[in-house]
Amino acid sequence: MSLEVHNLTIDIDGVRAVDGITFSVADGARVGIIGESGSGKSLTALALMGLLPEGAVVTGSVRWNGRELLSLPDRDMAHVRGDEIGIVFQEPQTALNPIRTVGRQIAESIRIHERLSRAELGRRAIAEAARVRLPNPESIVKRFPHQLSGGQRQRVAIAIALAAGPRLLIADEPTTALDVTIQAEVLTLLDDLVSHNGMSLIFITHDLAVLSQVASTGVVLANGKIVEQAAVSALLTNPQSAVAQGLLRDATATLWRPARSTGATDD
Ligand SMILES: Nc1ncnc2c1ncn2[C@@H]1O[C@H](COP(=O)(O)OP(=O)(O)OP(=O)(O)O)[C@@H](O)[C@H]1O
Repeated sequence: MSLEVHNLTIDIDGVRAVDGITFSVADGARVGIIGESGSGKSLTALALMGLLPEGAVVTGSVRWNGRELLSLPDRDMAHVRGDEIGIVFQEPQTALNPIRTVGRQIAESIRIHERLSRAELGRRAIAEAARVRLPNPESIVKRFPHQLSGGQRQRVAIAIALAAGPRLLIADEPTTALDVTIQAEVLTLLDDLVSHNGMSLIFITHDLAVLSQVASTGVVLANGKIVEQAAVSALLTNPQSAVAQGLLRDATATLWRPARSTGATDD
């Protein structure tokens, strides 16, 4: 199950936001897409999922197991999404429906891809909540998103993305909105789930320290172009591009800054 992106170009409102990028994700590989704000990371993720905004014009090729995704009809793409490729966004609040219980939202994600009875769906939703290490899964599935902490909401979003057993997970800045301690917990969870399920991972971030915890290779973007593509270990020790050197400086500064404790916990 491999993904091959070739010469991907995205114009939005007549402006070139992603400019001919080429990279691949082998079966079970963990690739990070890293770059500063506005470098084209999110648009790249959205293009892979067929979720680009109105007005975006995409060219090039995105092949998933040899199948071209860019020309796939919407109905077929909807099957690929979730069934084969899952996505987790930065802000779970926007991904979750505020007026449905989290259990129902997890169940809906399962139901799209599997035919199960109501009772079985309920049991599966609890099992999925437990899998993402939500506390008291039997009772938490009955709650609404606003009754959960930010970290718990992101765990629900991860459960929804993984419920159908995708082979590739695309995580777009999944921990950026979270407190530092909770960020570490969610990263560990993602790392464990990806390993356990033998999935491939595309992890999008502006933070090289975060990237080093989950990915083994990094694609460095600047102004919509790839400026460097290397093992994360090389980006940490011997970055070649000015952009990667800057990202390393930022990451080092973060590591040396005294931790700011907000006293927040994830439960
Ligand atoms: N819906 C949109 N309409 C118009 N321009 C957009 C839209 N989405 C993104 N862009 C532009 O495309 C470029 C790339 O945006 P993108 O969101 O991919 O960057 P990013 O690297 O993910 O940044 P960030 O880290 O801030 O999320 C930016 O210049 C942005 O302003």
